[in-house]
Amino acid sequence: MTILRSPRLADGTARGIPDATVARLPVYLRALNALAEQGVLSCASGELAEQAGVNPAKLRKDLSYLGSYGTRGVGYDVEYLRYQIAREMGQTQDWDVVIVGVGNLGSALSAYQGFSTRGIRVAALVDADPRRVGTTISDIVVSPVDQLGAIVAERRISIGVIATPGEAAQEVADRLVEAGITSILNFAPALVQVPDGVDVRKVDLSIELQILAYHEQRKTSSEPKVIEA
Ligand SMILES: NC(=O)c1ccc[n+]([C@@H]2O[C@H](COP(=O)([O-])OP(=O)(O)OC[C@H]3O[C@@H](n4cnc5c(N)ncnc54)[C@H](O)[C@@H]3O)[C@@H](O)[C@H]2O)c1
Repeated sequence: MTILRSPRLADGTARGIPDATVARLPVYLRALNALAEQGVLSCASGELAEQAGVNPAKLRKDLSYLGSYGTRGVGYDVEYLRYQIAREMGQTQDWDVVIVGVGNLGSALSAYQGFSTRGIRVAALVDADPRRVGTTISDIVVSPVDQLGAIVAERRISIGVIATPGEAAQEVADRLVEAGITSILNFAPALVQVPDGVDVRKVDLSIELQILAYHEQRKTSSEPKVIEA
């Protein structure tokens, strides 16, 4: 599932980073960015862990996968650790992304400014609706689906976002793979099948909300009941 490259061992072989660690790396990076903005040059693992909202032992273990152990009594060099994490996450280069489906969600994603600071650039927009094709969203002209292959090849895009209705998701995934896309972020409420070598990450906001609703319900049911006299 992960798109990250693994660190190299001394013999040049790769070592995998657990998915849970991979998921926390952006959190550490955000915390380090905040420290850097405050002019902090080095930080103890406890300080960084607090900023990131994890326990220090977990943070030290996570960072050890990157070969970063900090210096006893000094802690981690903020700038170097930022570089190490960014490099591991492929953020030392910009990644062009194509969004397929530019309705409510696709349009909102294409307008989001926050991707650029993380090395992600929305480079192309594609839609099947002839009324949307040719319109401009966030300075990008929406292209028809049959141009997907040419766009991906020309822009050397490797990441695709599915923001179409669920019914179209598999067809779109197939088209993305055929076009040469090797990483897909799927917002549609449908599981898509892809060949080996293609990574898919699924974002389902409804499930996230349902999980929160479940916890809310448990909180409410564990509260002591007031018995009316
Ligand atoms: N809008 C949200 O807040 C939200 C939140 C979570 C998840 N989602 C999911 O994201 C997806 C998009 O939601 P939306 O609200 O933007 O829908 P939308 O109907 O506004 O937009 C969907 C777009 O996909 C295009 N499309 C349909 N079939 C296509 C195909 N085969 N190839 C290319 N383009 C195609 C349509 O023309 C349309 O422009 C849905 O699956 C939805 O469940 C949306």
